[in-house]
Amino acid sequence: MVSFIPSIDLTKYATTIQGLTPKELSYIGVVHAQVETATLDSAFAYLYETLKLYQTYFDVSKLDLIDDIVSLLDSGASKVFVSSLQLERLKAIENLDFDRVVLAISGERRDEIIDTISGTSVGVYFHAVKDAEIVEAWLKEYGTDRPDVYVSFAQPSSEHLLKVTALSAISITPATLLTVDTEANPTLISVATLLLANAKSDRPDGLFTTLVTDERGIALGLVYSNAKSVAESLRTGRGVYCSRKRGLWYKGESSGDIQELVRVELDCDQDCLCYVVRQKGRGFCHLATPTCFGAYRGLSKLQRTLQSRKESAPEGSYTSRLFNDPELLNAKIMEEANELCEAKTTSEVAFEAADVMYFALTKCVAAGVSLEDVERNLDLKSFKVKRRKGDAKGPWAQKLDSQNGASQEPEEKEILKEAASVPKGVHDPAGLQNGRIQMRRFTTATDSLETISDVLKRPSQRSTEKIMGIVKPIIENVRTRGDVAVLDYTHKFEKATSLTSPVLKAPFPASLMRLPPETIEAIDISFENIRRFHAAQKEEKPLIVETMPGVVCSRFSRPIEGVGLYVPGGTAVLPSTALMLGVPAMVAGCKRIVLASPPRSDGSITPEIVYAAHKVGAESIVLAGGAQAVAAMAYGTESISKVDKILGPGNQFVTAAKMLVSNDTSAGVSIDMPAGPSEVLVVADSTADPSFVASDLLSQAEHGVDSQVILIAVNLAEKELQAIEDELHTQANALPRVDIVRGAISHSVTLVVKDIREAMVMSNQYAPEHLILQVKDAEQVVDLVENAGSVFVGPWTPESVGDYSAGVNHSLPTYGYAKQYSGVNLGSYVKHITSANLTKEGLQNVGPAVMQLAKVEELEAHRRAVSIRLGL
Ligand SMILES: NC(=O)c1ccc[n+]([C@@H]2O[C@H](COP(=O)([O-])OP(=O)(O)OC[C@H]3O[C@@H](n4cnc5c(N)ncnc54)[C@H](O)[C@@H]3O)[C@@H](O)[C@H]2O)c1
Ligand SMILES: N[C@H](CO)Cc1c[nH]c[nH+]1
Ligand SMILES: [Zn+2]
Repeated sequence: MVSFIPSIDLTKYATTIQGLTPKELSYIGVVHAQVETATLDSAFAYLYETLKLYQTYFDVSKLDLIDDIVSLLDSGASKVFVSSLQLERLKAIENLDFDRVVLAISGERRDEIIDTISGTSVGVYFHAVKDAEIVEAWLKEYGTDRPDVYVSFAQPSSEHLLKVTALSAISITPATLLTVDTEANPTLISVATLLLANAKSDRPDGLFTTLVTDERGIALGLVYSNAKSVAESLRTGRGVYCSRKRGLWYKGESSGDIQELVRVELDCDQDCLCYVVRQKGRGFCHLATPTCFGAYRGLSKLQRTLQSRKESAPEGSYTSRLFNDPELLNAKIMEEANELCEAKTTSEVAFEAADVMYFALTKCVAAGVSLEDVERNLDLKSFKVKRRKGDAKGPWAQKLDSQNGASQEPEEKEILKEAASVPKGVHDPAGLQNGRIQMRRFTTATDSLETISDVLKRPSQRSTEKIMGIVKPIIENVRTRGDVAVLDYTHKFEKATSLTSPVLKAPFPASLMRLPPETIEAIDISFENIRRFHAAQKEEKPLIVETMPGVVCSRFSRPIEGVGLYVPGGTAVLPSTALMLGVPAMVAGCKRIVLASPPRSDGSITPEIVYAAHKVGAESIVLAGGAQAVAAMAYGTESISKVDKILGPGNQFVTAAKMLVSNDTSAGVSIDMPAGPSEVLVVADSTADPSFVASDLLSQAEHGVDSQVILIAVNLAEKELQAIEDELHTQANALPRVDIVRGAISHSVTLVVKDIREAMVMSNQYAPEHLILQVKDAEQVVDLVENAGSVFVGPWTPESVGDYSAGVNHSLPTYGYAKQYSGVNLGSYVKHITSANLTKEGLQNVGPAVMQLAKVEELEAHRRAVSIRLGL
């Protein structure tokens, strides 16, 4: 427990001309420093050099980038002192331990404190305070049960420092004003006095019970101290205590078993000291054992033995062989690690783990690394904010193949778990049957209709209520707080913490769409095919019908003025979706095209999407995803322009947000359709090539764990079914997204039917997003299609041509909505207006019917609008 922290100037600490030297600072174990952009490099260097010595508290309130603050924390800074704006930004960062954050606030603005930090473990730092009374008043007002309170004074004095220490606040004082040798520096403040300012002995003789430990925290013995011995210890950098019989006691003075001082600490209630020391000679105890409780045990003992063997190992001893033969040592580490992996019982695990540790420590000692170094590394790793996924790598990753879903992200795992609970048949939830990636098989001839309709259900989605509960506040926040809220969510969900504007406006700089020529060519080809197919959907002239002589009705279309196009970017970046949504908007003549897509963690948008946006003439790209992007386009913000219709697929958060904003009449926005997790249904007969069929199923299975793929096998024999299953297993295992595929396959099925008619009844009932016909006379089978988003006909039409380049649209209804919705097409971007145009003769012809119906409805003004004209 510290009561004061020396503060250093990062650019000068090593050359301090007065005050504490770096070594003396290390006895206190904590250092504070102000970091500015200009001293950022020094801060990292300082951390690197001093990690072994002290905890470092950095005042970063003047830094511009949140990323720099996170990097400092990641590099081992113990705490950061931040501004309230920075604190708000840091709240978006996952895994951040707020015990490591302190809000820096000037004394006058203390009223803001409670609001900003309530409900958090964030500490408070009053800087440049004039006198201790301000702190006292604040503590009285808000109570003393807050986490740490830090104070620095505009003009620090011994009196001020002792006063805040008495208030249990921690003072931050320039190291140049402190000394461990008051005799030599009478004008400076004594470290020993500050250290013991709040200490109170619980002994009648006034001495402090003092625990002495090594750097690993192993107790060496118990002694006593007083103010003088502490001051002497700090001055000499040695273990100096107060013997109850002999007074001041310089440990090892006569025996030579001296101690180097590492750190002095007080316990939680400040009545006991702890000295961390490096013991020299035979040991701490007068009996010449390392500790007063006997010899070292366990890892410490092993380390001592190995260190002494390294210095003088008996010729021919095994340890000496290990030190001299690094390859043997490496082989032993691997052998023992393998045995540990295979150990099952508790005693086997303990036995094998001990072997691993023995060889690992031998390697450390050989390399001059101590257990203390290893433990410091462990502590440092626990500081990491940006955690690695922790997946196995290289050959170890392949070993994980049999442990399905092991590398799945938590969210995918959750979906997988839910998905696993849906279908009833006997199957492995991870998409495996007998260790193979394989869909479950059902047959209409033997399985009941109930079973079949059950297994054809889409994977369960998280409850709409739960999703709505998450999405509603996001929409409300964006509606009321605009850009700030959009940015907050982008920092949170996309981790794009450096992003400062939520929108990228056209013209887009060429530097943001630099692409290899082959990608440009592919985009250009796809663009042109999509453009052609959608341009052909244009209604060239208005529809005109003369319903009665002189009564002419017509219908014409006009583009929707502003459209917002959502391009998903969660599990995969989909520039093709930017084309599928943007090209028809351009062809329809929409005046304002706004694209939205989640940015990458560095705040940028994938250049393919920027290029697509440029090609379709988009006015801007909203750098946000999920519900926040939808809300921003529906209501508009300071920098994002409001649109009239939102189109595009997305996950459940996106779909829920689209539904919510379209139901809000004040938003005045419509949407295209519910387009969720991708799906495909393949109808295959014995003419189909098993490898083609498997590849089509997998192409949609790889979209996400919540995708579903269905094979309707038309009268296939066991051998033919197996050929497809073999292909699916082999091809799936070769895919980079095999983990996702496993998830999707776990709720995917093969349904064996007797003929093509039955196949199409099943397919129409399922209403797939994509329907692939790999059957004889496929073109004629199209006549039997009643419900589907898009159909792919014959062996040479993989679904992926529709996803990218054929010209058809890939933004299609899923979840069975193909029964009532069309996929995105030119009509999605226009509205139809009708008009009526009558001559006098026409009114004479139709007028009587109008007047009679108005009379029936008792709407006299309606009737008169006709009678006045006709003079009746
Ligand atoms: N039907 C179609 O035409 C079609 C076309 C392309 C893609 N898709 C589907 O679109 C979907 C795209 O989903 P995606 O996740 O990859 O990308 P996405 O862009 O739809 O979703 C990512 C966003 O979800 C939000 N989000 C994530 N977790 C959240 C949480 N816990 N709380 C609140 N918001 C959260 C974040 O804002 C993030 O930006 C896939 O299912 C894919 O199959 C469908
Ligand atoms: N198959 C998806 C629609 O369900 C679209 C897509 C984009 N990229 C690849 N595929
Ligand atoms: Zn696809």
